[in-house]
Amino acid sequence: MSIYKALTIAGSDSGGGAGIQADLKTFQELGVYGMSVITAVTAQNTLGVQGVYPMSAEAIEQQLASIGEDLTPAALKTGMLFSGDIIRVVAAAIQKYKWEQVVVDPVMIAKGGASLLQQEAIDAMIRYLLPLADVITPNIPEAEALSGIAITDSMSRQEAAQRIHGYGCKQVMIKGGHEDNSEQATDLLYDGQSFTEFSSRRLVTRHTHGTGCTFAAAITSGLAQGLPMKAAFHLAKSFIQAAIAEPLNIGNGHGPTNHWAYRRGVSNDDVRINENVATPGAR
Ligand SMILES: Nc1ncnc2c1ncn2[C@@H]1O[C@H](COP(=O)(O)OP(=O)(O)O)[C@@H](O)[C@H]1O
Ligand SMILES: Cc1ncc(COP(=O)(O)O)c(N)n1
Repeated sequence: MSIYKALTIAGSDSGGGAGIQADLKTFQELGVYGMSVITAVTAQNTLGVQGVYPMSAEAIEQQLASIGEDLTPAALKTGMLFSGDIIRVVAAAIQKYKWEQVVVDPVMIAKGGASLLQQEAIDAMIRYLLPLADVITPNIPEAEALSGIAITDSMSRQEAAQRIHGYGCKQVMIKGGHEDNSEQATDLLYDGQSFTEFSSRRLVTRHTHGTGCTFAAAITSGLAQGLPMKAAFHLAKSFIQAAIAEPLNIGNGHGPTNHWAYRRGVSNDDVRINENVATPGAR
């Protein structure tokens, strides 16, 4: 039996819905052995973020070395990286150990508004990490911050994807969870040549804490198992749709998604793929 190994480099969410906890649960649900490098500890629950405690660059470097010198991940994802220093240490390890299948979830702000990435770190992310990324998965505000383009319609979203692709990552997936006025939750993929949309029915719920982390971890799981990129996106979209569709209803605020719903077969037949989408004038 092959053991597929995946690594998450991210922050801890004490409430268990996002960050390292969401990633490891997703890896396990999808049959992948999960490993973790913790960049920061957050005190967090469904009501918000009560504290952020970054690890030292040395502690992160040592965790990366422990993995690099013994265990080779077939795919990895990054989540909350917090500072430019941490980004540089992570980028150096990816190069040193020649890790492949790199999924960058450019976590910037928690849904409650707390900052999980310092402003100066955006430049470091563009400079050091994006050229190493096989795919980056920004939500709409993150894509705006990275591209400097206000996303108001499908054309501006395509332009933002092209701008971000220009920083050197192989593929860009701009997620549509924040597009509240649409009946669809549509994620846009740009691979440098064409645009593909992955759409599902938008579910009306406030329990979306950790959706982005879970989605990127599911992509990483698919890549770790050798799926081609588009198949990994399809898997991840089905996984997150099921996880949102059957919320756990725990906590008094924005609750977590249900990581075991996909395995139970909840609503995972709902994803539509629209290839070669192009808005005239965008390219
Ligand atoms: N209400 C929803 N219904 C269905 N899918 C959603 C909903 N909210 C988010 N998603 C999906 O969850 C994934 C994460 O998206 P998003 O919430 O934009 O990320 P983030 O957590 O980084 O802000 C995407 O695939 C998105 O389409
Ligand atoms: C440690 C940590 N990492 C990431 C997120 C973002 O979560 P979301 O997926 O809801 O944007 C978070 N709230 N906490």
